[in-house]
Amino acid sequence: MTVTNGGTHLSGPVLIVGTGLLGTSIGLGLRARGLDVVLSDISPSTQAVAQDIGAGRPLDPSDSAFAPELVVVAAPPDVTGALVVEALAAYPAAVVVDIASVKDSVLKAVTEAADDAALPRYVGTHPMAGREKSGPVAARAELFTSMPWVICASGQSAPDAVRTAEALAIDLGAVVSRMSAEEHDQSVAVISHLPQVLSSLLASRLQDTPAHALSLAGNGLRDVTRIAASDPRLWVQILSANAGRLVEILYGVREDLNRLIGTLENPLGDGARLDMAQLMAEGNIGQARIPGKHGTPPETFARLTVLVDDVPGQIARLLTEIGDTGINLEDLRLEHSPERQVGLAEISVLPGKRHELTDFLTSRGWKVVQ
Ligand SMILES: NC(=O)C1=CN([C@@H]2O[C@H](COP(=O)(O)OP(=O)(O)OC[C@H]3O[C@@H](n4cnc5c(N)ncnc54)[C@H](O)[C@@H]3O)[C@@H](O)[C@H]2O)C=CC1
Ligand SMILES: O=C(O)C(=O)Cc1ccc(O)cc1
Repeated sequence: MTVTNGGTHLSGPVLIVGTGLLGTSIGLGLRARGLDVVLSDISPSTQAVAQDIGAGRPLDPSDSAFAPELVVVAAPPDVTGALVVEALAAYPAAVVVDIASVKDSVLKAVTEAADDAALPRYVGTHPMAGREKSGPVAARAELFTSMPWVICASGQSAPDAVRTAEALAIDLGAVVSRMSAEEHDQSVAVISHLPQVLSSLLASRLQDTPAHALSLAGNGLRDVTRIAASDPRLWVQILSANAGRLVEILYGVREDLNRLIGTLENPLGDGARLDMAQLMAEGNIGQARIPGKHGTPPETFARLTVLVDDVPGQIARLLTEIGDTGINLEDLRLEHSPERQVGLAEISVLPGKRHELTDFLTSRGWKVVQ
């Protein structure tokens, strides 16, 4: 490990065990920083794809001198504890981290099965970045840029090991957040596991929806169902590992749902409209508390939506013209309807720049719709 510009950085080699979406994304990000990355996956073809994508070189099991600085276990949660224990024993000089979505169950599995003397070298972590897709083909080197990365040092983790775990997050452009495994699992129950369950419940209602109704779907439905496309194998493991914490939250949701059903059964009754207004207002308050991507307060940026003809080169032209104004593009989101010959580019800029950019784009012939 080296120290540069006051920050701690990895020097490698880094061994990644599990080369799916997350493992390959980590490999790509570290390779882009010039680190020596070594890959291992139980599935030889998955490992080969990760290598071909450029995430690292294969582990050579016959190389007994191989001594990684860091081992990153990026396998499914239910095998993570055992793989951490294996890595602590196989690489006695290495720091071993895992990135599983649940932390308490993994910490317990490691603490029970690992040699006590090895525990200072283990640090549980969780990058709060991912996708609704699995496997190395969906991997992105930039997945972690500006996203939170939770470091759950246990009472036994050595300070040097914690610094190495944080260096991994920092080298990949993430923002380090420190908390206990218990506090992490409580937090993700509401900010990650509840949204997944509600998104899946909602999307499951669409199974029998007629195609003509679905063809009317707008951004609202897409926003709340994107993660319903997530991998069931992964989520069975996450939900079962954090069931106790999640179910406490779901009891509250059930109460709210029962109240709403009662209100809607008699929508013109006394107090019914106040109940509906309260539901919406409480949602407004919760939504406004979600921070921006860089940890900035919400509502920092103003948005405008531009209609873009669905032909090659239009987005590139739009971005070049925005660049010409010198106005910084804070965020960009593209919506595309296969049935309409037009796309929507949702652009975020500093609020003070919104009118200037709208006027400029309109003068260049773009249709700004919001
Ligand atoms: N999918 C996501 O968005 C996020 C996932 N995570 C965590 O990252 C970890 C990996 O998830 P993904 O990359 O999404 O899954 P994935 O399914 O894309 O990749 C998992 C890989 O682990 C390999 N694997 C399974 N058992 C193994 C073993 N015994 N030894 C070596 N390799 C083994 C599989 O062959 C597969 O290639 C999970 O623990 C998950 O909770 C964390 C943040 C986000
Ligand atoms: O796709 C998304 O937006 C996600 O939030 C994915 C995700 C899945 C599992 C995690 O532990 C963390 C993030």
